[in-house]
Amino acid sequence: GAVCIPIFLPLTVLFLICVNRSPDAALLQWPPPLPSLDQLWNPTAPLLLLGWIALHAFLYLLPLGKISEGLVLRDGTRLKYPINGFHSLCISGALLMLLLMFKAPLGHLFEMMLPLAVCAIAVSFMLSVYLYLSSFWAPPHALALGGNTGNPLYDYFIGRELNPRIGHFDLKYFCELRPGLIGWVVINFGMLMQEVELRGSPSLAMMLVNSFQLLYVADALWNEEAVLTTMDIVHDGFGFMLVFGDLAWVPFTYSLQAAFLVGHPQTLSPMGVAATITLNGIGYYIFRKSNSQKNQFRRSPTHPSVSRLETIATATGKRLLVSGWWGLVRHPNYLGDLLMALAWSLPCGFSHLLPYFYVIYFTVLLIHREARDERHCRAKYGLAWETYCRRVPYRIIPYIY
Ligand SMILES: NC(=O)C1=CN([C@@H]2O[C@H](COP(=O)(O)OP(=O)(O)OC[C@H]3O[C@@H](n4cnc5c(N)ncnc54)[C@H](OP(=O)(O)O)[C@@H]3O)[C@@H](O)[C@H]2O)C=CC1
Ligand SMILES: CC(C)CCC[C@@H](C)[C@H]1CC=C2C3=C(CC[C@@]21C)[C@@]1(C)CC[C@H](O)C(C)(C)[C@@H]1CC3
Repeated sequence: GAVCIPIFLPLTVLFLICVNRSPDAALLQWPPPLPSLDQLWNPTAPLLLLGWIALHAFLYLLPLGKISEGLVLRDGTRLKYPINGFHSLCISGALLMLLLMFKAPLGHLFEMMLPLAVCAIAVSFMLSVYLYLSSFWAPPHALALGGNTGNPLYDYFIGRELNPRIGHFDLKYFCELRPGLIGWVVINFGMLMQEVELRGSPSLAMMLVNSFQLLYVADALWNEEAVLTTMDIVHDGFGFMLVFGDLAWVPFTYSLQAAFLVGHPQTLSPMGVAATITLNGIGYYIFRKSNSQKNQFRRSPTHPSVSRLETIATATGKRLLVSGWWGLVRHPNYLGDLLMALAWSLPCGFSHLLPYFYVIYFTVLLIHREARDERHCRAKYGLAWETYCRRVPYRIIPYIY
């Protein structure tokens, strides 16, 4: 896996962008639509990408918003993180509006997707090499438990160090929420502008996809503090998998629906629109409520909003929620996320598989993630986890899975 995935996944990103641009947009077409060299490379792309990352590094360092502490580390300390991602999103939005006023050709992002993705992949490889090498200077307690097998390829892929930093600048936290996630909605907006250039106005389908995904990204940044209790920040090392996921996979594959709509306009019925908005609303509600409930409970179990929920004690001293959202299924947040993922694909119609790539990939990712978390929790909580599983037998979908 550690050898094949770093080759296979970058090629998948490029392949998906190429298929999306081809008139058929068929995943299984033969021969596959291969790009020419000049489609892959554009000298503006590295400037745009590095400029974008530098802008977000600058915004990250601005003394805006509050400073929050992460969970307790193995050496008993807590790291400090700036909570100013939402400010960065708003400033990025304002800059985008300025560019629009100066008639910048934002629709050109459609043509630039391939060279930009090539550069993002190159940056991911280089940053992962830096992270791997610099981890040898980190003290043992700063290493991730899963990324220190001694096998260089595996450790490069999974990530040796848990919270690599340059001074106070936390590389994992920065990459997880800023350049890639905000880059995703900027690409979406570029697709909308390309539609305006081609057809005079944005379609309803394009506006739905843009609004749903903007809500998701804005929510992540508004609730930025909650990311400090997710598996990626708490357990996972920062290696190729996460670097590439954050910087290349998220912006260039999560924006496929908007890119698809540029070449494949859709007409939506009022009923279809209402159903899609409702589905996204329900998904978002479940996702937000369950994530906030767990985050609140982990940070302050005596808070009035969670203090009356039923819990079970574990040998570690931490308690597990067995009522509320976490009494419905063992991963209610995944359920909400999956419903939203489906709602993002529906505006693209049913003629192609490509816009459903995200739902399919995401289902596989969350099933794998759930199994990984289950192993973690079983090892950590032992009997208490068994009791929780008996009390809440379904993992993600009530009565089904
Ligand atoms: N859009 C995307 O590409 C992706 C989105 N996501 C989303 O990110 C969010 C975070 O997901 P993720 O980090 O995987 O996992 P979770 O936020 O679900 O965290 C799992 C952890 O929660 C704690 N926990 C589990 N059950 C309970 C319980 N009953 N009571 C109290 N605490 C419990 C355990 O940690 P402990 O006990 O140690 O606190 C467990 O390890 C999700 O909403 C997910 O959908 C995730 C991946 C990709
Ligand atoms: C390259 C692989 C196939 C997949 C790599 C996985 C990564 C893309 C995801 C791992 C966990 C993520 C999270 C989010 C984005 C995707 C990655 C990086 C997240 C920031 C999306 C917004 C949510 O609100 C969140 C809860 C903050 C997410 C946290 C996990």
